[in-house]
Amino acid sequence: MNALCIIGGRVLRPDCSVENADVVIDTDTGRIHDIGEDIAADYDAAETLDADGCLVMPGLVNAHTHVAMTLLRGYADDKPLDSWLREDIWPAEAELEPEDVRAGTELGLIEMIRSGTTTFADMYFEVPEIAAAVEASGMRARLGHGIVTVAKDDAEAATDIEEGLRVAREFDGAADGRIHTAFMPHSLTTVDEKFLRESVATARENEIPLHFHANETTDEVDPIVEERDQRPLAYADELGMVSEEDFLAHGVHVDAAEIELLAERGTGVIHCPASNMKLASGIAPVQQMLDAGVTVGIGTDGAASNNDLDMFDELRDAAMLGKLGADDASAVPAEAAITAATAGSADAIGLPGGRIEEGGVADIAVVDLDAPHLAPAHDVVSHLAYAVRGSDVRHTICDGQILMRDREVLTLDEEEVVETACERAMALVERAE
Ligand SMILES: CSC[C@H]1O[C@@H](n2cnc3c(O)ncnc32)[C@H](O)[C@@H]1O
Ligand SMILES: [Zn+2]
Repeated sequence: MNALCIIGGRVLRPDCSVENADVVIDTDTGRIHDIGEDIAADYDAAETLDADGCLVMPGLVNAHTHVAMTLLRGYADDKPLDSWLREDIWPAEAELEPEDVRAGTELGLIEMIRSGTTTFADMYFEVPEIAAAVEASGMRARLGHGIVTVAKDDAEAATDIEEGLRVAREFDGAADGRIHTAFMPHSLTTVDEKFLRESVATARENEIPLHFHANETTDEVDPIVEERDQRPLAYADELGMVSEEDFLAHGVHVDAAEIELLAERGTGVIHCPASNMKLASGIAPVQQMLDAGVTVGIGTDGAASNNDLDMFDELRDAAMLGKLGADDASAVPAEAAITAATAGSADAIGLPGGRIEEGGVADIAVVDLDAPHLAPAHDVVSHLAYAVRGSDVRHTICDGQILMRDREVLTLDEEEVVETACERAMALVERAE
């Protein structure tokens, strides 16, 4: 066995307990071989990582994003979802070239690796470019082509559906199994019923999940209720979009019956607190969903509505906003937020990870706790939820491969990626204006 040992750290277990232990990774399989105190000396490790003074935790899982939107970070702020999309974002995205998506994706992947994220789910355009960037980065992802059919004629909409299917087939299992796919109709209001039905049929035939935005704003929910006299998730359920393998983004405006339905079906809900705050979409009833047994994950959404891809920011926002929404300081406690950002997210998007356990995938973030803003360390679990920043991550490992060592990203050329992304972003917005 070729071993990579993470030595001398404190390991965060799935129940959020913490123990002093080394972690031994089998780099041939990309899995965790052994966890235990002072065991590294028993292995003739080809590589070691120093975790002295660090917490060894599961790599974070960003369960809903549009990574290439890093190019539009700070491009349009302070507007609600509908006008932000229609007046600013969609006109800019209409000018996107494949090379832009590649550049924006690489920038986002570097940002995620630098803040301890190993895995993500992405809905966007030009998926072959995204897949190539993910393959090079060493990360794990579930990717899909975002389908929008409103304001398109039937032939154009059919082309969009075909592209969704083409990329779903081509990239499922790519990058040595680190990439999987999903069928991704954008939302219940931006995809016509006929094409939602086609999306469901295609996803089921090809045995891939559906991922879509749902119940994000009242502007989106109210017309569905008025026109159909049913709640959005009752409509989605009628279409067959609320199944165990499926996962939806946002779930802000869900009523008790919709929460019950999600729990019953095992459909994942990806909470995006920063985006919901920035676009003033509302406060998702996260504690109610957790109490009902819904699988809740956490996502950043795109960098244009956040404005970063740091999952530590996001899990803190989830814990804080959960309390505000429930009017209860005990709602969404530290453990719940951390679990949602790791195991909850991984389970919701149907990818392995989110847990440090023997035999599990070696997707790991090593967090340096030796910093003034983390002193004193009364409770490291509290720190993870409320005080750690993405920049505290020292090493990031995915599938047994070191992606960042001592804060140096090893798989992508950071300087070149940042320069190219900035050049392409400026040219993109010039074309759009
Ligand atoms: C069709 S690809 C994905 C599509 O989604 C847009 N988008 C970004 N953020 C949000 C959000 O919060 N709700 C709905 N849609 C969003 C993105 O700009 C792409 O056009
Ligand atoms: Zn989104």
